Formats: sequence, structure tokens, C-alpha cells
Amino acid sequence: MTHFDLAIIGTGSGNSLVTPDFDDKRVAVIEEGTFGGTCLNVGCIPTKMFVYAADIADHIRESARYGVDATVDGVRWRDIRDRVFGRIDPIAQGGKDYRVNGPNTTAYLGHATFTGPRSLVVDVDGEQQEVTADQVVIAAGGHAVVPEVVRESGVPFHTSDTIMRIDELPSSLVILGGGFISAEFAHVFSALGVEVRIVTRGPGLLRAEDAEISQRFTEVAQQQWDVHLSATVDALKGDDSGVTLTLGDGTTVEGDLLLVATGREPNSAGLGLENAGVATLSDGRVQVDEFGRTTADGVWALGDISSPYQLKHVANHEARVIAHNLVHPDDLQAFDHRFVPAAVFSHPQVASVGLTEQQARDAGHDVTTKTQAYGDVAYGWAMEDTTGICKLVADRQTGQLLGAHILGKDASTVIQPAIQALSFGLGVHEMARGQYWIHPALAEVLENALLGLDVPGNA
Ligand SMILES: Cc1cc2nc3c(=O)[nH]c(=O)nc-3n(C[C@H](O)[C@H](O)[C@H](O)COP(=O)(O)OP(=O)(O)OC[C@H]3O[C@@H](n4cnc5c(N)ncnc54)[C@H](O)[C@@H]3O)c2cc1C
Ligand SMILES: NC(=O)c1ccc[n+]([C@@H]2O[C@H](COP(=O)([O-])OP(=O)(O)OC[C@H]3O[C@@H](n4cnc5c(N)ncnc54)[C@H](O)[C@@H]3O)[C@@H](O)[C@H]2O)c1
Repeated sequence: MTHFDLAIIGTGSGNSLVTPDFDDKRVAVIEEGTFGGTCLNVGCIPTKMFVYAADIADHIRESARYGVDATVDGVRWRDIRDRVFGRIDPIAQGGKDYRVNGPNTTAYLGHATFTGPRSLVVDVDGEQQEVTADQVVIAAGGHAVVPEVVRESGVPFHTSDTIMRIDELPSSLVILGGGFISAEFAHVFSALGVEVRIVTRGPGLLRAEDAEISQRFTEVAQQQWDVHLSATVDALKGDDSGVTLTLGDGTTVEGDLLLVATGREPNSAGLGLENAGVATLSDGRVQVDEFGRTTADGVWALGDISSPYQLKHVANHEARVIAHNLVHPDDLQAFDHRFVPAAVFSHPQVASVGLTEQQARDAGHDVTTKTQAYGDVAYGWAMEDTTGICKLVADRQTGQLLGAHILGKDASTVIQPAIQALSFGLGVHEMARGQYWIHPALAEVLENALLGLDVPGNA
């Protein structure tokens, strides 16, 4: 048995906990998969690298409307794929080497299971290695949920973990699910020439968004992809040459490949949490308080294993808070989950922060909203934009911004001033008129939306 000051399970955001505060301490870093976790290897980073290539292909296809004639002559999938993983894989390997050879870290490459409070056993190539620590951080992430009907059918399927590494582009792809992952991969594969068919159980896509954004995104998606809404999958058949889904209404949907994107759940099963006295919530997340403490003394959790948000910037924030709390027991910091933004890098992009209109009404606000079309600001004219919108939700009485919801080009960037305003309590009028907005930049869509809200100070 080896004793450490700190043991970390998972090297996604957990990897960043080894701060200079631990330079003279001993840290166990435990990882059963690829170093760097989901974001680096199978999540945010590779998907956005593929999205960039897809955006280029779409730009070329759309260029004629601006008087520039160009065509996509071909898509070299393997080159696209290898650019992505040629960049990422060495980073993961470097991170692993650094922990394996680090001066104050010991890397355990295997699955960790709690055997008691702050004691673990790690299965390293069949050898059970015992680890104890003064403090343990569970940063074990989550995994894709695969519905029973798919699992039991025996048909081959991909998840986001595998689809990016395929050798050849299929000619058609069926995507099960209508959330973040579905929207991003639909864009990637369709822009690269694959026929995309989406099957989802909800009545629209991106249903967690404000209703107006979800509806607009669904309409735009239906113009690009074959979308089956409110669908149940009754049966699946197929093999490596193709799959057929039979839906509840008898419709059949065929594709060369199937991508399952029906949500992710925490990796809490198999951690032996019951042995450590670490409680979980009904959805499988590890229960934590605002400081990241689990129900077991000296055991902390962060990121997808415990957070209400499955987002990398949230996992990173929680890691920063816990890094502080581990060494400042008398001065604990709390997670800041007040205004968590998110963006979907699809075609178009979608970004949001704060309350949806419905949430604001449910919370009892005197709600005012403004939906500003991209096409009505100067940069939108330049783009000939017909679909982009920036919807703001505010409190009519207080003049405070409550939420921002953007669909359109660069939504993930255009939204940032709204995130800042919410986080620092900047009022709508103050934000609109208390600063310059560069003309004729796309951010004017946000400025005009602010000025269109019925709040004190606005004309
Ligand atoms: C396709 C996709 C795209 C995404 N895109 C974005 C995006 O654009 N923006 C964004 O904000 N978020 C995005 N996310 C979400 C983001 O990737 C996650 O929220 C984030 O990576 C979670 O980090 P984490 O540290 O909690 O867990 P992870 O990064 O998943 O790390 C957990 C690690 O723990 C290891 N582990 C688990 N159990 C054990 C065990 N018992 N013993 C040893 N090791 C164990 C795992 O192998 C893993 O490496 C995306 C996710 C996916 C799947
Ligand atoms: N850009 C980003 O920030 C980004 C990108 C990808 C993933 N993520 C994170 O990963 C998480 C998981 O993504 P996701 O897209 O898998 O989940 P999601 O929760 O966003 O969407 C799941 C979708 O699957 C549908 N669904 C669920 N079960 C189904 C079934 N049996 N049949 C048909 N449809 C079904 C749901 O109605 C929903 O549309 C996201 O919630 C997000 O937090 C973030």
C-alpha cells in the first residue's frame, strides 16, 4: 500500500489539480483510459477541429451568393481525421509521460475502485495496487448512454468516442438523438458530403434551448437534413454494411452507419462509492456541496461525475475551486454556477446563457424580450443572413439582463459580452450605451437587441 497526500481519479479536468501547491507533496494520478479525458481526446477539441473543416466546406458551397464561384472538389477524410488526431494524440501522450515521470506524481494506469474512505485499489494490468491518500478527488467524468433497444438489437453503432476515427466517410449516417452531439456531428458529416438522417424522440432539436431558438434551429436543420421528430425506435436491424431503424409510426430510416447521441451519464457505477461513504443522486451523479465536498470526509468531486453541467468550462472552473479548497481548508471557495454559458457548434451555431424566456416567466419576472435578426444589422447584410437571431430576456422593472440566446454565425463569440454583463451585474441600458460597439461588426446584433428591450433608460 502506498500513501499519498492527494489521489486524483481521472485526468480530464482532474489533471489540472496538480498545482504548485503540491510541489513538495506526493500525488497519485489514476487514469484507466486515455490521458487528458473526454474534452481532449473524444470531445470538445477534436469535434471543433472537424467543425472547422466542415465550416470551410460550407463556406465554399455558399460562396456563389456573394459572386464568388467555387466548388468543393473533394473531401480527403483521412487527411482531415489525421490532422485532428495528429495534433491531439501527441498531447495526450505528452500529458501521460509528464505524469508518469513527474517529480511529485505517481501515475496509476488502471481502473480505480474505493475499498474504504480514502482508500482505493487500482487494477493495473490485472495487478491490484492499493492506494491511500489524505484527500481524494473524483474527476471520473461520464460516458455515452446507449438505449436498450439499440444495445439489444446487436446492430453495430458508433458513439462520439468512435465516430471521429472511422477510416472512410459513409454515404449516409443515421444519428439517434437531437441534442448537442447530434447537432454538431450532423453539421460535420453533412458538410463533408454525407447524407444525414436524424431520429429523435423530442418534438424539436436542441430542446434545452429557449423555445424560439429550438424552433428556429429545428427549421433550419430540416432544410439541411432528414429529421424525424417525436420518434420512437421500435426495432433496428443491420450489419457492417448498413442499418435500418423502424420507427413507431412504421417509417424506416436507413443509413450506412448509426451514431448514438442520446445523452451522457456519470461514470459513478464501478467506483465502489458505497465503500467510501460517497452518496450519489438519483441520476447517478456524485453528490457534492457548493465547495465540491462529497458526503465522505476528505473526498471531493468535480466535472461530469458530479456537476449539473456536462461542460468543459464548468469542469475546469470546478477544478480551479477544488485546487484552492484542497489547500485552504479554512477558506473554502464555492462553485459559481450562476451564469453558465454553452454553445453548440453546428450550422448554424447556437449559444446561450442565463434564463430562457419561459424560465424567466416561471421565476416571476416582469419579462421583456427582444429578438434581433442578424439580417437587420450591417454585418448581417454583408452575409445576406436570413436565419440568425439574437434573443434577449430581461426584467422590465429592474433593467437587468436575465438571458441571452443566439443562433447564427459566430454565436459562441457574439454572446460573450452578455455573459460578462450577467456575471458582473451590468444593466441592459448601461451595457448598451456605456461602451462603444465596433461598427459594423456582428456584435451590433447584440447592441441592437439590448436597445430593443423595454427597460428603464431605453427610449
Ligand atoms: C463529443 C463531445 C463534444 C463535446 N464538446 C464540448 C464543447 O465544445 N464544449 C464544452 O464545454 N464541453 C464539451 N463536451 C463536454 C466535455 O467534454 C466534458 O464536460 C468534460 O470533458 C468533462 O471533464 P471531466 O474532467 O469531468 O471528465 P473527463 O474528461 O471525462 O475525465 C474523466 C477521466 O476519468 C477516467 N476514469 C473514469 N473512471 C475511472 C476509474 N474508475 N478509474 C480511473 N480512471 C477513471 C476516464 O478514463 C477519463 O479519462 C463535449 C463532450 C463530448 C462527448
Ligand atoms: N458544444 C458543447 O458544449 C457540447 C458538445 C457536445 C456535447 N456536449 C455535452 O455532452 C452532453 C451529451 O450530449 P448529447 O447530445 O449526447 O446529449 P443531449 O442531452 O444534449 O441530447 C440527447 C438527445 O437525445 C434524445 N434522446 C434521448 N434518448 C433517446 C432515445 N431513446 N431515442 C431517441 N432520442 C433520444 C433527447 O431527446 C435529446 O435530443 C451534452 O448535454 C453537453 O453537455 C457539449
